[in-house]
Amino acid sequence: MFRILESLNPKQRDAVTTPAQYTQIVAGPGTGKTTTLAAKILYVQTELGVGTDNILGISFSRSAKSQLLKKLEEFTGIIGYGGKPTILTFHSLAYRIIKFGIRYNESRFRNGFERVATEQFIELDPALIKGLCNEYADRDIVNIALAKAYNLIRQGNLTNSPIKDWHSIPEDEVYHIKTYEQGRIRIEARDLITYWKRINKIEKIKNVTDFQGLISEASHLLTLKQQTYETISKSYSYIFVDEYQDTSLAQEELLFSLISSTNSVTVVGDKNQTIYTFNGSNHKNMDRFVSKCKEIAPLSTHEIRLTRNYRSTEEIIKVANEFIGEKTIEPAEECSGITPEVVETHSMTLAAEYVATKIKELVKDPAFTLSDICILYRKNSEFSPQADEVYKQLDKLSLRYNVFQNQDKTESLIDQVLKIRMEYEDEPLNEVIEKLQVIDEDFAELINFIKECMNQGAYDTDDLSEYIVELEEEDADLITETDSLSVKTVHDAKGLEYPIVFILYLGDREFPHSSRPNIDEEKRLLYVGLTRAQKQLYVLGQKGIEFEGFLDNCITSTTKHVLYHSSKDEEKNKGFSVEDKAIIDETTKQLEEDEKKRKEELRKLMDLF
Ligand SMILES: Nc1ncnc2c1ncn2[C@@H]1O[C@H](COP(=O)(O)OP(=O)(O)OP(=O)(O)O)[C@@H](O)[C@H]1O
Repeated sequence: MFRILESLNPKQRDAVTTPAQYTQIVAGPGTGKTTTLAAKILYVQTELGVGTDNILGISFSRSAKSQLLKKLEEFTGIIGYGGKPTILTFHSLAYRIIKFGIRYNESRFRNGFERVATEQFIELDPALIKGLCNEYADRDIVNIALAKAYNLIRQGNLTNSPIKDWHSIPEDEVYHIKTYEQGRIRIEARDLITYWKRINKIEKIKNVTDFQGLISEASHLLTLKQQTYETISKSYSYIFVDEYQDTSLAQEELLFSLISSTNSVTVVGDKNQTIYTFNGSNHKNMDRFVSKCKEIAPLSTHEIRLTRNYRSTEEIIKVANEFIGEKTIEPAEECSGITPEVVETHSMTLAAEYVATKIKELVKDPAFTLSDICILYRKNSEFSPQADEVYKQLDKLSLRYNVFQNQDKTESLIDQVLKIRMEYEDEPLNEVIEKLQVIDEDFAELINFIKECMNQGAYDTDDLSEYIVELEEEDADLITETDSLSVKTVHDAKGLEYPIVFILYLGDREFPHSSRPNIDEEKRLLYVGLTRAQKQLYVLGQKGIEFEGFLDNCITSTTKHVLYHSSKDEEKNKGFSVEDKAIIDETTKQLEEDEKKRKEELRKLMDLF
C-alpha cells in the first residue's frame, strides 16, 4: 500500500488515509477522483482489515463502475493483494435491498417482481391515462408528460424533497412539463394523483415497478428500520459513492436511510460536472452532504478539495477554466502543449469535413493512432444528425470508428440473461458458462456479461437479477475495436480521457441544445467535454446567434482561431465580381436576420403553450 500512497499527491493521500467517518472529496476533472477512490477502497481493505464483503461502492453507471474496477485492478496488480468489493449502481443497490425486503416480508412486492419503464405502464393497462389531460389530443405525448411528472415528483425535482405517495401532492398545484416534441404540457395535480393511484394498482396486480419505484421502495424499506435495514446497513461498514453530484434527492435520501452511526461514508464529486439534471440529479446534494454529516458526527466529518489536474496541458486547462468562469483546476506540473484550436465554420457538414481531414493528417504522425482520438457531440440520442454527418465524412476518408451497438442488441442480451435465469434456475454461474460453451450458438457477449457479474461476486443465476437492472439502465453499449476512433456524446464520455478531442457543433440550437436550453447545464456539459482532452483540443462551431456564444467563450489568449468555410479554394467566393459578392453578403445577412426573427416568433408562440 505504501507504494500506492507514495504515488499520490498530499491532498489525495489525506483523502485516502483520513480517519474521519464521513468524507467528501470535491474534485475537478482529471484531479484523480477515480484514482483516489480506488486507493481508498484498497487502503480500507489492506490497512484497516475490512473484508471486501463489508465494502460497498456506488457508481452512477456501468461504465463508471468498470473504470473504478479497472483502477482497482491496476492497484491490486501493483501491491499483489486486495480484492474487488461489491460495486452497484443506485438502482441495482435498490433492487438488492428489495430482494431482502421480500425475503423478510417487509416489501409490497413479491418474488420475481419485474421492472418497466414508466412510459410502459400503459402497455399493462391501456386505460391508464383515460380522461387525464383531456385538452391534449396527442395521447402519446400525454403519456410521456405524465410519466415525466411522476418521476420528477418522486425524485424531488418538482418540490424541494421527494414526494413518496399521492396523498402528499397539493391538490391545487399545476405542473408544466417540458416535452421535446410539444413544448410544455400542463398537468393538474388531480390528474397526476389519478395517474399515480392507477399505477399503484398495476404495480400491485402485476408485481412490477419502474426505476424510480425501486429507489422509493428501497428507501421505504430502510426507513422501517426492521430486518432489511439491519441486514443491509450492517453488511456495509464502508460505503463509497462516486459522481455524487449526479445523485437525485431521492437517491440522497436512500443513502442517508442506509447510514447508521457505525458506517463510514466517502462521497466524491464535482458540481461543475452535473450533467443529468434532466434525469433528476441535484448538485445541491454536495452542499448538503457535509452539513448533514456534521449533524451526525461533527468531529468526524472531513472535506477535501483536489485541484491538481494530471490530465491536460496548461493550454487546455486554461480554456476549460475560462469557459466555466472559475479556476477549478490547475496543472499538476508544468506541461505546455499544442495550442487548442477554435474552428469557426458555417455548417455541421463543414465542421465534420474539417475534423475528418484533420484526423487523416494527425494519424500520419506515428505517435498517434486512431484510438487516441475522440469526437464528441452534444445530442444525447442514438440517431443524431450530427453523428451521422461525422460518420459520413469519416467514411469518405476511410477512417475507422467505434459505433454504439443499437438498443435492440442490448435488449437481446437482456432477453438472453432472463432466459438463462429461468432455464438454469439457481445453478452456479461457472456451470452455466460451461453449458453455454458446448451449445452451437454465439454466446460470447452473454458469457462476458456473466463473467463480469461473477467478478462482482455473483454466484448463481438468481444473483444475475440486480445486474440485469444495470443493463436496463444503459442506453446503448459501445463496441470498442482496436485502432478505431471514438465518436460519442459528451454524456457518454464522462470520466474518460483521450489524447486528442474534437467537440462539435457549437452553435444555435445544437450546443447549447434546443430552443430553450438550460444554459447552466449546457455550460457544464461543454466543460466536461473540454476536460476530456489530454494533449490536443479542437472546438468547432459558429458564433452564437442567440443565447451564450459558446464558441466565442472558448477563444482565449492560448487558443488559435481558425476560419474554415470550404475545403475547396475554388468555392471560396471565386468567380464572383465585387458587386456580386456584395449582393451575396447582403442577402445572406438578410436571410440570417429573417431566420432570427422567425425563431423568436416561434419561441414566443411556444411560450404561450
Ligand atoms: N497523483 C497522481 N500522479 C500522477 N497521475 C495521476 C495522479 N492522480 C491521478 N493521475 C492521473 O490523472 C488522470 C485522471 O485521473 P482520474 O481519472 O482518476 O481523474 P478523475 O478526477 O476521476 O477525472 P474525471 O473528473 O474526468 O472523471 C489519470 O490518467 C490518472 O492516472
